[in-house]
Amino acid sequence: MPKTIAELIDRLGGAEAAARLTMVSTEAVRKWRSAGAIPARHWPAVLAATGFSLQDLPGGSAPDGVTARPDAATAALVLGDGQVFWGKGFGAFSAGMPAELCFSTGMTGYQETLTDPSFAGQIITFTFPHIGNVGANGEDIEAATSFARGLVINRDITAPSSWRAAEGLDRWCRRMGLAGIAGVDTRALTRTIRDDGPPNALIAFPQDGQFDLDALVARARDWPGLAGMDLAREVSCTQTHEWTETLWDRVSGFGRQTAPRHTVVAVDFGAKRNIFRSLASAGCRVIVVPATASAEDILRHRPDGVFLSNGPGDPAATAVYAVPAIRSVLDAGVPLFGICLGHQLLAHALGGTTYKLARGHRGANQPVQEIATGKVEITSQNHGFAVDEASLPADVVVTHRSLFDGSNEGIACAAKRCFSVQYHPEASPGPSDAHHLFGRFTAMLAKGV
Ligand SMILES: NC(=O)CC[C@H](N)C(=O)O
Repeated sequence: MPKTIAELIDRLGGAEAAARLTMVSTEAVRKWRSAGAIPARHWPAVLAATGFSLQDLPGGSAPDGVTARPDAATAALVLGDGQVFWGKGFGAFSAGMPAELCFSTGMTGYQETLTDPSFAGQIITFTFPHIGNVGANGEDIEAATSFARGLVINRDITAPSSWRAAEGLDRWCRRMGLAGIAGVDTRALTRTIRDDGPPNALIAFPQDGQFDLDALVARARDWPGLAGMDLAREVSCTQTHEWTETLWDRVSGFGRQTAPRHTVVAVDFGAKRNIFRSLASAGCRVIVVPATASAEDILRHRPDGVFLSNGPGDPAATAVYAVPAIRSVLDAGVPLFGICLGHQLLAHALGGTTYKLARGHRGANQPVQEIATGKVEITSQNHGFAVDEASLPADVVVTHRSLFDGSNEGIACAAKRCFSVQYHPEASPGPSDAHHLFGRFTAMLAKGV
C-alpha cells in the first residue's frame, strides 16, 4: 500500500493524479500532503478528495482497516471529512444522526454527563477509557432523558460493579435512545478534535448491518453545525412548575425543600437538575419557567432573585428572545445569577457578545482563577462558546478566567446586581470547589444588595 501522498500519486499514474490533487486545496488535503504517512482512517477522505476511489488503487484493494470493515465491527463513527472509525455498537440502533463531535475529560459521572441537556446536538467522546464500569441508576441523572446524539468510548462496557447500579450502561443507553460505539482509538480521535476543532460526525449503528459510507459521510458533512442554532428552546420545560428536591446524600438520598427563605425564578434553558437541587438546598423556593418566558412571566412571581440556567446551542441564537427578558429583570433591580449558557446570555444582555471557542472545555477537571483573590478552583465545565471580554461595557467586571486558555469564566456588575460563571458550581459530575457560589447568591438575596 502507498503510505504517502507522493507514493499515491506515483501509483495512480503520476501527472494526472498530481493535477487532481493540486486542484483540491482544502485545509485537510494540505495537511495530508505535508504529513508523512497517511493514517489508515484518512484514506477514504484522501481518495474522495482526489476524485479516485479505492478501486483505482493498484490491485483494487483498500488499505487494511479502512473500507474493509473489520469482522467484529457493528458500528462506525463517520466524520464529515471522510474519516471512518469502526467499532462495536451498543445502546440504541441508529441510522446516523449528524452532530458536533466533542470530547469530555471527566473520569467519573458519565451518566450525569450524558443527561446534561447542554450536550444536545453533540456526540461525546469520553477520553477516560473505562466507561460503564459502575453501570447506571435512576438517581445520577441531570434530566429525564438524554439529548446527546451518541457516545464514543474506548473499551467494551464491562459488567457493572457498584452497589448503586440498577442496570448496565448498554441497556440504559438503549432505553435513552442513545447510540454508542466502543473500541475506538479515543486518544487519536481526541487529538483530531483538539488540533482541528470539533468536526461534524455521526454514529451509524444499523440494525441490518449495512453501511453506505458515501451517504453517511455526506450526511455528516452537510450538517450545518451548532453555530447559529437555538437548541435551548427544544430542551427547555414547556410549563412553569415548582422544584422542591434538594441535594442527595448517602444516608437519606434526595431531600425536600420545606422551609424556603427566598423565592427564585429559574429560567430553564436546558437546566441540569443539580442546579435546582443546589438552589433548593441553599434555602430557595425554586419556580422553574420555560426558556421563552417573558419578563412579565418571570416577575409576576415576585422573585427575590432570578437564575439563568445552562443550556445547549449557540448563545447568540438564544439571546434573540432571552435578552429582552433578562434586561427587564435587571432594570427591575432583581438580583440575578447565571451559569454557563446563563452566563453567556447575561453577557449579551449587558451589551457583550460571545464567540465559538477553537477548543471547548468539557470535563470535571478545569482550573479557573478568581481574579480578585488569585484563588484557583477545579471546576466542572461543558461549553463550546465563550464571552468575548473585549465586548463588555466598562461597568462589567471580569471576575474569573480559565487557566487552560485564559478565556472568560465569570463576570459581575454591581450596579445591576448580577453575576455569572461559565463553569458549573453544581458539579454533577465533578468537584464541589465552586459550590459556595450558591451561598453567594442567597447572601445577595438575604441582604437585598
Ligand atoms: N453548558 C452550557 O450551558 C453550554 C453553553 C453553550 N451551549 C456552549 O456550548 O458554550
